[in-house]
Amino acid sequence: MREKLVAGNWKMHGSLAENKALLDALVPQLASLKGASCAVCVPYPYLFQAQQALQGANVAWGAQNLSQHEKGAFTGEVSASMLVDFGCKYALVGHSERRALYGEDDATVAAKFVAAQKAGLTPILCVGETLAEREGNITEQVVARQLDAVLAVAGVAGLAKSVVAYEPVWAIGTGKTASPEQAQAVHAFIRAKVAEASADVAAGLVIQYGGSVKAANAAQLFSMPDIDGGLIGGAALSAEEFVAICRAAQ
Ligand SMILES: O=C(CO)COP(=O)(O)O
Repeated sequence: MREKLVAGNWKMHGSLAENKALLDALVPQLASLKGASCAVCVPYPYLFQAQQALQGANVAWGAQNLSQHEKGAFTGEVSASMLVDFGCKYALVGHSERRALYGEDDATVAAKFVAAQKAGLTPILCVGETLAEREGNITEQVVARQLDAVLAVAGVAGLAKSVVAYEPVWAIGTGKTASPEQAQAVHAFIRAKVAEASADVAAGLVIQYGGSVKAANAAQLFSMPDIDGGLIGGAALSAEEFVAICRAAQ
C-alpha cells in the first residue's frame, strides 16, 4: 500500500523569522503524523535553517530545483550534491513555473531528474497541462510526453525511486482546484502509463496532486484511489493549513 506524501512548496516566500515561526509550529504538530509522510521544499538560502530545525523531526525537507550538472562553471546554479550536503531528501524537478518562466524543456527536466537521483535525492517530478492544453483535450498527450522524457533517460526503474506530482497549471495559485474526479482521471492515466513498463513500479508509485489544495478540499482529493497526497503551495505557508492537509493524508 502506498503511503501518502504531503510536501509543501514554499516557492519564493519566507524569511529567517517567518520560517522559524512556521517550522517551530510544524515540528510539534506533525510529530504524531502516522501513516503518511510530509516534507517542506524551501528556497535554497533557507536549507541550513530547515536542516537545523527539522533534524530528527517527523518532517523531511528538500529543494525546489537543482542543476542538471554535477559541478562546474555554472554561475548561480546549485548542484544535487550541495543539496545532499544540507540533508535534503527531495528535490522538485520540472515545476510548471520552472518550465514556463525559465524555459526548462522536457530534456532539461529529465537531466535534472537523473542528477537528483544520482546524488541520492528523491526527485518529485512535476507534470501537468495548461488551461489551453486542457481545453484542447490534449492533457494526456502532454503528461505522457513529460513522463516519456524521463522514462527515456531514467527508465521505469528510475521512476520507482521518485515521486510524481500532477499539477494542472490552471489550478496552481488560482483557487480553481481540479475536481477529485478530474485529478483522479489523470492520476489513473499516469499510473496506467507507467504500468505499461512495470506493473510493480506503477503500483508503488506515489502520485501527488498539486493545485490549490487546501485544508477544506484535501480529504476529498486524497480519498481518490490514485491520489497519494499533495504538493502544496500557498497553503504550505500556514502551519494550520499545512498540518490539516497532512492529517487529511493519514
Ligand atoms: O505549485 C504548487 C505546488 O508546487 C501549487 O500551488 P498552490 O497550492 O498555491 O496552488
